[in-house]
Amino acid sequence: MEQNIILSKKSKTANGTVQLTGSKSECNRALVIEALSNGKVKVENISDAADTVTLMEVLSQKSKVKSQNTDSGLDTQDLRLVNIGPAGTAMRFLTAYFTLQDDEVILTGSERMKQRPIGVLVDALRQLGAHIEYVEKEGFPPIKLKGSFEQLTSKISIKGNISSQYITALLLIAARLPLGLELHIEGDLTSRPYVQMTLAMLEQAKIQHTWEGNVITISHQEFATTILPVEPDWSAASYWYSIAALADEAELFLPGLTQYSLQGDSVITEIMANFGITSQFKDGGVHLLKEAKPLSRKIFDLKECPDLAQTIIVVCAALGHEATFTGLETLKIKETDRVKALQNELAKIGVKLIEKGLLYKLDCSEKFIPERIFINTYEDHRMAMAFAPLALLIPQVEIEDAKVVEKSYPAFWSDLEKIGFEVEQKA
Ligand SMILES: O=C(O)C1=C[C@@H](OP(=O)(O)O)[C@@H](O)[C@H](O)C1
Ligand SMILES: C=C(OP(=O)(O)O)C(=O)O
Repeated sequence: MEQNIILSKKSKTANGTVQLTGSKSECNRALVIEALSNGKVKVENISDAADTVTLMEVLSQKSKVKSQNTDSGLDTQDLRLVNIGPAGTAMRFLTAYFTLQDDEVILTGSERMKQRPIGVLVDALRQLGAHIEYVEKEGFPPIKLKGSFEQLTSKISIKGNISSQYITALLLIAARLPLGLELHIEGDLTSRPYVQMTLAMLEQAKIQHTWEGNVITISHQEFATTILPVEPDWSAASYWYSIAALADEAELFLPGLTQYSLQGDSVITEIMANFGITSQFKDGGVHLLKEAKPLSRKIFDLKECPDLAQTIIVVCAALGHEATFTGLETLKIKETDRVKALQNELAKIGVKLIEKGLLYKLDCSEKFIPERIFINTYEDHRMAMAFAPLALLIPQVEIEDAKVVEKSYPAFWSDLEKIGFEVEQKA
C-alpha cells in the first residue's frame, strides 16, 4: 500500500553529517563488469539503491542457473523471466549483457519501463548479430533474447541523442565481444559524462579504448584482477545542496565525496555556488557552507546532468529565480515525463515552467508560499526528493508514496530526520 510522508521543519537551519549510499550509476556499471570478468573484478561499497539490488540479484541468479545446470549435467537452456521493475540502467545494461549469455531470457519491467524506448539499443545489438524479439510493442520492453550469439561485425552505429545508457550498455560488453567494437555515435551525444564514467571504470579494470571524433573503439581484451570502488552518490548529494540553498543557515558534511569524481552530477558544486553554497573538500568528504549571495546566473544547460534537473528547477522556483533551462529533451522518457510532472507540481506554488522549443523558462510572477502542499510523485524518486526541501519554506509538505525514494536513496527520509526535519508517516 502506498504511504505518504508529511514533512515539516521548525528551524530554518540545516546542520550535520549525512553518509550517502554508493552511486547507483557507478555501482550498476561495476556489477556488470564484475559479472563479465570471470571473477577477476570485485566491487567495493555496493549501493543500497533498489535498482542496484535488483541488478545484483539478476546477475547472481544468472550464475546460479548456470552452475546448477553444469552440476546436474543438463544442457537444456532455461527460459528465464527477468523483471527489473523501474530500473532503466539495469534494463539497458542487461539487454546487452544477456546478448552474450547462452540461455533464453525475457526481460521486462514496470508498466513505465514498457513505455521507455529500447529500440535504438536493440537495433545496435542486432547489427552485431544478436537475436532479440519484441514481446509486446515494437521498440519497447518486454524483449526476448534468444542466446546463441555469433558476432557478425565489430562496426556499428547508434544514435547518441536519446539515451547514453544504450552506448554504455554496448561499451560494457565490448571487450567480451570476439571481434571487439567500433561504435559510431550519430549526431549529438546526450549525458556525455555517463559515457566517460563507463570508459573510466573499464579502464580501472584495464580495458583500453580510443575515442576519436564520434568513434569509440574497444578491442577484444581480458579484464585485469582489480577492485572497483564505488563513490557515494552525487545525484543524492544534490538534495542536500538544495536543502542548504533553501535554509537560512547551513553547515553539512557529506563524507566520501571527492572533487575529481567520475560522476558528472558532481557539477552540482559549481551550479550551487551560484546559490551561495561553497563546497570544501577536506576531512575525506565535502563540507557545504552557505553564504548570502545575490542570484545572477540565468541560464542552466542540463544536457550533461539530466538527473539534477528537478533539483535545480525546484530550487530556482522556490527562490523565485526566473532562470531558463536547456538540455531537458531526455526528461520526457525517464521514470515519468519529468517536464510535465514539474509543471504540475510547480503550479501548486504558482510557478510556471514554460516550454519554448528547446528552452524552458520559469515564470515566478505569481509565486506564492502556501500553508501546506501535497506533492504527487509519479513513481519518480527524484520528484519526491527534489520537492522535499520545500519543507524549509512551507509549514507542511506531504509527499505521495514515500517508498519511491528507494530506487536510488532508501535512507532519504531517515537522513532528513537526522538533520532535524520532522518526518511523519501518514496512516
Ligand atoms: O548511465 C547512467 O547511469 C545514467 C544515465 C542517464 O540517463 P540518459 O543517458 O538516458 O540521460 C541518467 O539519467 C540515469 O539516471 C543514469
Ligand atoms: C533516470 C534515472 O534512472 P534510470 O534511467 O536508470 O531508471 C534516474 O535515476 O534519475
